[in-house]
Amino acid sequence: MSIILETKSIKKSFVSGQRTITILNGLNIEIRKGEMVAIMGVSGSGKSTLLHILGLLSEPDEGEIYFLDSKITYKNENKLAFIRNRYIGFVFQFYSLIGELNVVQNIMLPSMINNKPDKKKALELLELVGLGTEKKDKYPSTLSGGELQRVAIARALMVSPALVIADEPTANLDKAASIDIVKTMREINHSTNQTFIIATHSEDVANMCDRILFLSGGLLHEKN
Ligand SMILES: Nc1ncnc2c1ncn2[C@@H]1O[C@H](COP(=O)(O)OP(=O)(O)OP(=O)(O)O)[C@@H](O)[C@H]1O
Repeated sequence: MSIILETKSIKKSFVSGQRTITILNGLNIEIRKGEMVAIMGVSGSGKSTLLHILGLLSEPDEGEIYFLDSKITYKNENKLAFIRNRYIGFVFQFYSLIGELNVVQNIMLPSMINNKPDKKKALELLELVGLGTEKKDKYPSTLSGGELQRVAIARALMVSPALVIADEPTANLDKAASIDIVKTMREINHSTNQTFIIATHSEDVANMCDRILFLSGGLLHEKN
């Protein structure tokens, strides 16, 4: 299987008062095309920091990143934004939907940013994530957490990204809803071959993935 995303010795530190805290300390990761990988680790181990770097939202202090066979450079923000908008979908813990837009408008948003509004695709995605089109005109404040996250997943899939990065997507859901959401992601992963990286504290969620990587001491350790 080909590699879609690779890091070589990435480092990231934050300055806190007088101290410098190293969060990622020469971390290597190889993600194969079409796999679904869980990243686990205790609170503060750096999962979100790592996902931000893997999603090209922030730059490591040192090290290299290769995505879709190209080395990422950080000098040209427009090019970086293009790669992100075109190839990477994001799902966050707090859904990050826009309250003033209805469900279908929220899902369509990435296609509008790319100047190609596509309502038909948004409605297809709504079905794909298991919500059904009867919810299409509803506003986020009227939906449950599980429904909100399904809308957020549909929005992440709007540009048919090669990679979906999900940062604790089930942290606000109960166990049954969490498993349902990740089952849906898994079905999409199997049917579309899109690659998923999911940070999670949940063993149930992690066990539904192809591989589990543990982040500790600034490095990743594979669970066999
Ligand atoms: N912009 C920042 N400036 C300073 N410190 C930061 C910054 N971002 C993260 N940190 C610190 O880096 C460490 C790792 O944070 P991160 O959010 O990546 O961990 P996490 O594993 O995702 O945690 P959680 O499971 O609680 O979400 C924490 O100690 C955090 O306070």
